[in-house]
Amino acid sequence: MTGPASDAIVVDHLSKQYKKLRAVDDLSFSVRSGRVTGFLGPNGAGKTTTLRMLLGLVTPTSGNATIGGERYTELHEPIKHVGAVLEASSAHRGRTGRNHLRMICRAAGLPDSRADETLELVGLTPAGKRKFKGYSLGMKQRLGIAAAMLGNPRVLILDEPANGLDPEGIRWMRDLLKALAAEGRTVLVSSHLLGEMQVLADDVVIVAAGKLVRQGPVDEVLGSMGTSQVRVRTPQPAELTTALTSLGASATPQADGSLLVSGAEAAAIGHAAFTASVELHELVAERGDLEQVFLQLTAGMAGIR
Ligand SMILES: Nc1ncnc2c1ncn2[C@@H]1O[C@H](COP(=O)(O)OP(=O)(O)OP(=O)(O)O)[C@@H](O)[C@H]1O
Repeated sequence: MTGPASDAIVVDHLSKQYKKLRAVDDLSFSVRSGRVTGFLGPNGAGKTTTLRMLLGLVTPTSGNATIGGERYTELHEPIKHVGAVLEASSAHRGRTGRNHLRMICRAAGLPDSRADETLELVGLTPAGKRKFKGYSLGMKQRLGIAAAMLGNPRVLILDEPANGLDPEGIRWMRDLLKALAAEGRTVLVSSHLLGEMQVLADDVVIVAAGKLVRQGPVDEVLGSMGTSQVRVRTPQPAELTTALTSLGASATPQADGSLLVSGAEAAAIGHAAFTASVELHELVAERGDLEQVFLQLTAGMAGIR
């Protein structure tokens, strides 16, 4: 699968006004192909509204959202370009998962064989002949992804796809989305699971109160916040703390007996310990985590509007 290396999704000065509420407020960001992009924000930040505008389900008050340079509503055979999972799929209760997919295939002019191929892709083959009413939430999520993949689209847009999945299901979803991105597809996924996003996403777009807060590669966003700390283990914590204080760094004792040091790089800490004849048993630089950074970036902007 080859796609343009350029931005696959472009959101350009997009706004949506609902009466007095500006749900999305002059929002601009772009999403690259071949990568998983996490779309993050506190409750009510405007994520779902943005995704719905991207998919032509909500009309923007102003601005533009395009996929491969075109608005969704202008795409010829959109099912072949964009697959979307906005909420756990709904289907006729008495219909089997396989028949549900086959009906979509027929309506879209796709061969029936795609139903079985996508059931296989999402690991639902054994349940394909069971009725939808017996599906668990996790199975419904998988069926939603199968439906989104029927047209073999280059772009996938998923709103909280991990909802209702157990840990094994979340891991499965992570592997699938990473594999789809590795094939060159564009994967945009909204989620509240920041720990999961830190592992899954290559890039993040963080919004709050309808506005862009930060976008970029996860590593850059984490690095830019200066949240990195160094974990140190020593049998002489008091001496080390004194040595670090003269460096301008601070050391906080942890429940497991280690010290968490901020304000100095690992090399400087090692050197300070060496000069003070302090023995070290562990010296590990820890990356700040996405949850910390997210809370810092969106502080005061969270909450129901
Ligand atoms: N059809 C609508 N009419 C009026 N207000 C709406 C409508 N749809 C969404 N809103 C409001 O717009 C704001 C943004 O909602 P949206 O669902 O886009 O946020 P979100 O980031 O997806 O939130 P969550 O993480 O809670 O799902 C909210 O305050 C919501 O109540």
